[in-house]
Amino acid sequence: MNIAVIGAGVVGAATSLAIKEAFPVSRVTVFADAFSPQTTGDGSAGLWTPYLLGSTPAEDVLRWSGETYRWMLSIWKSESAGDAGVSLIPITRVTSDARGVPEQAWISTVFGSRRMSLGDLRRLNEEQAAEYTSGWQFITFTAEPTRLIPWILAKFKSLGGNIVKRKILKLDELVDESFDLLVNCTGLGARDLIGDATMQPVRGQVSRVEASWAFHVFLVEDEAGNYVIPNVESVVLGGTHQENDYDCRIREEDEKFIHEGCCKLLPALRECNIIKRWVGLRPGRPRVRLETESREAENGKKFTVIHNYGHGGSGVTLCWGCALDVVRILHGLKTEKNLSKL
Ligand SMILES: Cc1cc2nc3c(=O)[nH]c(=O)nc-3n(C[C@H](O)[C@H](O)[C@H](O)COP(=O)(O)OP(=O)(O)OC[C@H]3O[C@@H](n4cnc5c(N)ncnc54)[C@H](O)[C@@H]3O)c2cc1C
Repeated sequence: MNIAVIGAGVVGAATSLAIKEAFPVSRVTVFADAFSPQTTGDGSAGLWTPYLLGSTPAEDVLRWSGETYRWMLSIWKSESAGDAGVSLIPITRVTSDARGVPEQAWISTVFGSRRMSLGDLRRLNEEQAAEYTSGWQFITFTAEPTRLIPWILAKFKSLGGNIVKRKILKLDELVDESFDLLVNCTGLGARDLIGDATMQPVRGQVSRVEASWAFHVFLVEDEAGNYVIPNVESVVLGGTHQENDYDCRIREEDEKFIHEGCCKLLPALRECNIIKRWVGLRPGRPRVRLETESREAENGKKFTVIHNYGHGGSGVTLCWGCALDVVRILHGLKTEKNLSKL
C-alpha cells in the first residue's frame, strides 16, 4: 500500500507517524510546502486544552483530546520528554461570563480537576480587580510544536517514512503517481486544495517574554480574554482570535491588549523583556473534518481520501487522537477492500 499524507504541521506529522507505526510495511510519504518551524503550531505554546472547535461533537473532542492527553503523558514519562518538548503544568481556567464555565466532558480526562470555590474566586478577583464568576483548575501538558513536530518526523523517518517538500496543486497529481490512498492534513490549505469554503482563518497574535519564574498557566476564557502559558525557554502571552482575518502582520493595538491584559493577570510580567511577537492563522471550520471521501480523478481513476483538518485552536490538543482515528479508518478499509499488503 502506497499512502500519501499531505501536510507536515502537527496534525500531518502525528498522522504520518501513527500510520507508519500501525502499518510498518506500507509506504508512507509526507508531502508539504512548509515544515516546522514554519507551520501554524510553531508559534503556539502547544497547550493541551480544547479551544475554538465550533460545533465539533463533544464525544469526538473527548476521545481525540483524551487519547492525545494519554499520549503526552507517555512521552512525558519517557526519556524523550525534553526532546519532544512535553511538560506537565498546572492550569487555572476562569471566566467572567455570568453563565460560568460550562462543565465539559473532557474535564474527566485530566488529572487533579476541581471547580474553584467561591472563596478562591473572591481572592483572585480582589488580587486582579476582576469579576470572575467561575473557574477550573487541573493538570495539563504543553507540547511545544517547535520541538514536538521535528521529534515526530524524526521518529517517522527512522521507521522508513519518506518526506518530500512540494506544494500539491491537485489531489489528482498524487493519484497519477500511483498512490493508493491520500490523507489530507492541509489545515487552512484545504480551502484551496479541495475547495472547502467553510475553512476560515482565525487570526492569533501572541508575544513571548523571558520569565523563568512562571510555572502556572492562567487562561481567561472570555470573548476577549488573555492567557499566560509558560514554555521551557520563554512564556507565551496571548492572545487574539479574529475570525476570517488573513493579516499576518503584528498589530500594535493587539500587542497593547496582550501586554496590558497579561500584566493584569500577573503584574510581575511588567518587568519582563519581550523576545518575540508572532501571528498565526488557526485552521477554523464549523467542525473538525475527519472522514473518508471517495473521489474520481480527471482520468477516471477512483481513489479514497481521508480528511483530517480544521482543528481550529486545538490542533496540538487533538493531534494524536485524530491520528488514531485515521488508523482506525485504515483498518476498516483494509478489511473492506481486502488490502492485504497494508
Ligand atoms: C496564536 C495561536 C496559538 C495556538 N495555541 C494552541 C495551543 O496552545 N494548543 C493547541 O492545541 N493549539 C493551538 N493553536 C492551534 C494550532 O496551532 C493549530 O490547530 C494547528 O497548528 C493546526 O495544525 P495543522 O497541522 O492542521 O495545520 P498547519 O500547521 O497549518 O499545517 C498544514 C500543513 O499542510 C501543508 N499544506 C497545506 N496545503 C498544502 C498543499 N497544497 N500542498 C502541500 N502542502 C500543503 C502546509 O505546508 C503545512 O505543512 C494555536 C494557534 C495559534 C495561531
